[in-house]
Amino acid sequence: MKLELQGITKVFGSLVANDHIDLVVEPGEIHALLGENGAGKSTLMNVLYGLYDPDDGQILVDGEPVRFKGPGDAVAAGIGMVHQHFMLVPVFTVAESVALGYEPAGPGGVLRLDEARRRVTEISDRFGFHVDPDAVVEDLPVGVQQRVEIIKALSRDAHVLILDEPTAVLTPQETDELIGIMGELKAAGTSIVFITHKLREVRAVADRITVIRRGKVVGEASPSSTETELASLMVGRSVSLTVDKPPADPGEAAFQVRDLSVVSGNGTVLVDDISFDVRAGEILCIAGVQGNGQTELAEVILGLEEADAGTMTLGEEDLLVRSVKKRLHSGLGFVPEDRSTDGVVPSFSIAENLVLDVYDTAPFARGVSMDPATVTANAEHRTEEFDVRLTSVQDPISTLSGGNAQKVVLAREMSRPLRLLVASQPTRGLDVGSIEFVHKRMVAERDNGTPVLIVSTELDEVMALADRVAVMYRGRIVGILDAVEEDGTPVSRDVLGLMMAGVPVDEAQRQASEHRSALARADLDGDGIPDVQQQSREEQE
Ligand SMILES: Nc1ncnc2c1ncn2[C@@H]1O[C@H](COP(=O)(O)OP(=O)(O)OP(=O)(O)O)[C@@H](O)[C@H]1O
Repeated sequence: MKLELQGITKVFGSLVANDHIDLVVEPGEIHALLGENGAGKSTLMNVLYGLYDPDDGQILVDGEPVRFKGPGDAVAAGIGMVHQHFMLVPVFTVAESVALGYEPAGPGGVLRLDEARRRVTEISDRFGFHVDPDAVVEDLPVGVQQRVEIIKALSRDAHVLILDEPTAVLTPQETDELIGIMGELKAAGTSIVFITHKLREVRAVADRITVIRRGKVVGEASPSSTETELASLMVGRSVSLTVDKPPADPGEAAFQVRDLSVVSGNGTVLVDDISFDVRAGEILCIAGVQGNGQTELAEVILGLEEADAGTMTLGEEDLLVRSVKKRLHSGLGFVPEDRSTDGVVPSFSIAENLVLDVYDTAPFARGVSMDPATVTANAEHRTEEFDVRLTSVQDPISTLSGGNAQKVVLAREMSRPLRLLVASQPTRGLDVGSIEFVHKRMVAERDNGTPVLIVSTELDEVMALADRVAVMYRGRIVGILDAVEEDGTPVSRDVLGLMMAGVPVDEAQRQASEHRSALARADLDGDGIPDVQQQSREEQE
């Protein structure tokens, strides 16, 4: 199926989110859509999926103009969309979730479960999804839930699949699997529109790349472009993809966690007797695959979750006895993993969201209410500094693009005097230019003497920011390593990867070094020269 968008324009008030966008998706191609935060990617996809009515322009399917009054029309035309926040019902089985799609067509609205189960098995087998039709959605890992969404779309005969930042919530392994699945779908003739901020993925899978900036198509890029070239095309300036940071000069152990445990209501140990320090003026990154206790650790630090054992002190202060509000007021900056549930109040304005923690303190409080002029002035200053793309700071934060909403949370939490900064997945959904800025700010916070704790599943982010790395696995800390060894070599990705799978430090180092030696000896092309040597000779030549 060939899909054409011609002159698509979508306006919100005075903001032109899509400005005469042309896009052609050929049958069986993976077409990546790149653009900075707020460029208009999601808006364009919402138009394509029938969620928004465009103000101008038209959509053509196989050369015929179509008009979508809602997602039902888009689905009927062969378009499927997998949203970043899945739309699945947690207590349903996979087959029930897929059957929901058939409901309007089913006789008397009855779910055609047998048919759905058969379709799930057929699609799953065909593309190697390994999805059990009778599994309950909430018991499945995120990556498998995403496959259920893909199966749902395919079961409704989608010929074009829209994937909006599909890898943002996936582990590295799940990302590799998804990339494999995308290749299978393409081979079967399905087209994919792929939105991501991760340039490595774009280069790995895209057949074509369209770049959007401020609502307009600014050009096509070749998948053979370097990440640096793609980055500068995206944000319109050159971007440094590595963090330039001087060595840390850490002080005393300002934040101390000892023997901390968290047990869930049903008795599962989520955080298992962990101890660590974060020193003043250092960045400690907690690395690990999602779901190994990092979320709960961060929540205990803020006070959203209760500790079942252990202590947590900031300076001389026992944090565990303080309320959430007291912790924030006493200088804890906290960037939550899920901004939509814990980071912002969607119906509040951008300006109000920027003072959520401090609205009742000077200079924002006036008697029992807020001083609107100060709140507005603060918002204007902060949004400019963090380059939040918006129309007015008085608009509800729900009108911002995902990345821009994240920047509001970061601006709020990093713009007051801090005694400890804790940030979970701080740059999830941010474009490369914004990541560069946020990383610099975090290093500046460190150099100001603040202890900084970053929880991240992104090894690139960990490698870029950490002074020390603690790896968590099944609620425990497997080991803590210096990010740069004494001889100046950075900590090995392979070692971290093995530790993330639960391998103890010494064993991980041994296995990684054995793997390196094996690689150094390998002569896969059989020309008698180890490939590594040959490659370095070629590079010298
Ligand atoms: N419902 C809405 N009401 C008002 N403005 C909106 C609405 N939806 C989007 N916008 C605005 O349209 C612009 C484009 O937003 P969009 O979500 O399409 O960006 P994006 O490219 O997907 O960004 P990101 O990478 O951050 O997800 C933004 O400036 C956003 O604030």
